[in-house]
Amino acid sequence: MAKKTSTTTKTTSSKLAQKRVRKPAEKPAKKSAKKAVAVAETRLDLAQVRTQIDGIDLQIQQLIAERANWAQQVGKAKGKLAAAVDYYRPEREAQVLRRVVDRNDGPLADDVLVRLFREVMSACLAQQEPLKIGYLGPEGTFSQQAVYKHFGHSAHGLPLGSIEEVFQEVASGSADFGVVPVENSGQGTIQVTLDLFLTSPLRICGEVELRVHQYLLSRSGRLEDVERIFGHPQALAQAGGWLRTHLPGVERIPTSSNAEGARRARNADDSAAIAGESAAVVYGLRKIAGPIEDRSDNTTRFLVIGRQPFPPSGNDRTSLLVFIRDRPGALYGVLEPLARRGISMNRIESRPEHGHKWQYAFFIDVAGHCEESPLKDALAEINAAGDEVRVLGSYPVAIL
Ligand SMILES: O=C(O)C(=O)C[C@]1(C(=O)O)C=C[C@@H](O)C=C1
Repeated sequence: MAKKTSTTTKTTSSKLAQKRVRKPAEKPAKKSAKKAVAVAETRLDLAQVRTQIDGIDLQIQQLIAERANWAQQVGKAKGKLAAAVDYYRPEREAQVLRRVVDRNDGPLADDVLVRLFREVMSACLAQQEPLKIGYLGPEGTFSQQAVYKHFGHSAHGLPLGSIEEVFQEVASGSADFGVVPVENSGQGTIQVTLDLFLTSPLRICGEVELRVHQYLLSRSGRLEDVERIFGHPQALAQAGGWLRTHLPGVERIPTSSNAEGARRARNADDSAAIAGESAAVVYGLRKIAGPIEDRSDNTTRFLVIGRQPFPPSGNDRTSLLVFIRDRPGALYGVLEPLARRGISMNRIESRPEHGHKWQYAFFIDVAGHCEESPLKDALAEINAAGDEVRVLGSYPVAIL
């Protein structure tokens, strides 16, 4: 749990906390914990506790309604905007969620509270009109999970056939935003995504980190039936060690997404798929084994792509695309102005430039927002030196 700041001004939620009834007996010493819980349980009358919960639910509901009304006022304060997408403010949402984490004193974990507040904001925003978010479908992919993690379930997810299609639908305005995978903690970069940025005018306006658990799924649920395994190349690689140990020599068939693999695996008992739990639910498959990813910290980072830039949130990251002329110290010339200003760089990746043999474009992620010093000054200096630096986007650092 994050460190608490006791300086926060009294908020509606802390007032709500003050109204709460006395908590059940304070935590007793470890040894007698079980006994004390049993005593507390017998002392408390269930009906009384439920009456307290009912009262709190009433207050929560009234406050949510009040909040939704204020969110409508915010909408009006923004004036008559062209479309729902214009009401979305990722920097404000990030600030709200950071404050939620800052205030949290338990017992619920930070990520649980963040999830609840995201849903509240998602519902408040959807009062204007739900956002349409493109992602690599079909339903049940990790990309879909990332969409709902970032935008909440009031957003409308649009499953699309490829990452390229996600870029196209956002660029054409058919989708308000898109969510695309960019890197995995174990397997590295998703190169197709980076390459699409080389020619796309779209902006990065957010990032989402998703813990990824892979499962071996099939219609029968029996390991001994499996003769072929469908899965996205990334998923097959993430579970490579497990597959070599438990299913050596079994045919592996790459698919465009994990969910597509799950969809194909439901047709025969001797087929299995590697996919997430949500794909098992969507395609009616049983779990044979899992989680089976080789790395326990298996996490995928997604980028949110949109058509416009957003203002600073107070804790931002900027993704840059740098085209470097072929001369000695060229890359140093880009990195030095950043380093001199103490700007930390947490990622650099090179990709071949389209149409320029042996020329490379560098994708660089740095701390800060392009409209704020010191990054703003560093970018001005790099541009003045003649290298082409394109800001792909400045966006709030992922919140849990
Ligand atoms: O503060 C705003 O600008 C709002 O529109 C309100 C609100 C919210 O519910 O807090 C809703 C949607 C925006 O994306 C950000 C915040």
